[in-house]
Amino acid sequence: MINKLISNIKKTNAPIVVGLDPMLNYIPEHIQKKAFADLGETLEGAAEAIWQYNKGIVDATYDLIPAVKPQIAMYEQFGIPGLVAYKKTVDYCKSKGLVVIGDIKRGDIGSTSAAYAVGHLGQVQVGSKKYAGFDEDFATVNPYLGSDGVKPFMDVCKEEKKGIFVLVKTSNPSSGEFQDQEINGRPLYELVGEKVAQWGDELMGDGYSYVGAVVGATYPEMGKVLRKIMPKTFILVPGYGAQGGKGADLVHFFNEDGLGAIVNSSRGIIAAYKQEKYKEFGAENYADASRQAVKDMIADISGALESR
Ligand SMILES: O=c1ccn([C@@H]2O[C@H](COP(=O)(O)O)[C@@H](O)[C@H]2O)c(=O)[nH]1
Repeated sequence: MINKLISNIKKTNAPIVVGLDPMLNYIPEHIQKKAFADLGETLEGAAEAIWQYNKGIVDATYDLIPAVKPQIAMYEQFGIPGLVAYKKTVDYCKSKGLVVIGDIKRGDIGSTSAAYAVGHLGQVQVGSKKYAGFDEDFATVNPYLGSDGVKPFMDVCKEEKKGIFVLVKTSNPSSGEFQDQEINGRPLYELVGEKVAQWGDELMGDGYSYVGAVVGATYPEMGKVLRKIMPKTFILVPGYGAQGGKGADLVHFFNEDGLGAIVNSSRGIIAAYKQEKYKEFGAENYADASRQAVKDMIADISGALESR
């Protein structure tokens, strides 16, 4: 799947991911009204609104982008109907040729991680049959429980040719509370980065590993160091746009081949029509505003990479 991600990035010339993180208050009134008229002000109604909203954004942007990253929390808040909308979104994006990164941030003791890995990336055995669960292409993994929490994901990735992005240095303001703590003079995120590079050696695609890393756009200096520690690791970079990251901050997350990183923006794209800059599109044309925001993001990142 890392090879498909790279091939999609080359095809679109766009090292970006659209984060599908729908919140009800981003969803234009006309979509909510229709969904509630059909299904009531229920969890099912909310899930239908989310699904229609996502579909509009995907239809308007899929030809420009290599990948999407649905954030499962945004769907889980609506219970089972929300998870149905998550699955519909995953399947629809795949049918459009997009790589789907499930932002699920799982990781547990080995046996539980194995179940998460099967549920999201693998196939579950039921009697003599096997069934795929959510069936994303990549999943995000929390490494805090150590190797036995990550290895089950790697085993499934090996079997299914899928991939993971392991949290190394997260974009949030308090990520340093634990991640920057020094052990023998080295910050924890560097030690995790080294481990990710080692894990990645076991699961190589053509040039890059199936084991990727998450490093926040909001910490560009740390990104530069981690790029060197993990030369063959693809880095998923959240924190662009709504969290303050800009193209100019991101050049060191990429390798000299122009690859090695993929930058996520969620609110900055899916709720673009709410920004002053894209206000002229209006709520009815929210998806066109998202398309323009995608073009602007690509230009910002490509411009920064070209002038480095
Ligand atoms: O370090 C991390 C890891 C994951 N995220 C996720 O990315 C998106 C960011 O959303 P924006 O609206 O573009 O800020 C969201 O799903 C986070 O859970 C992250 O931000 N930082």
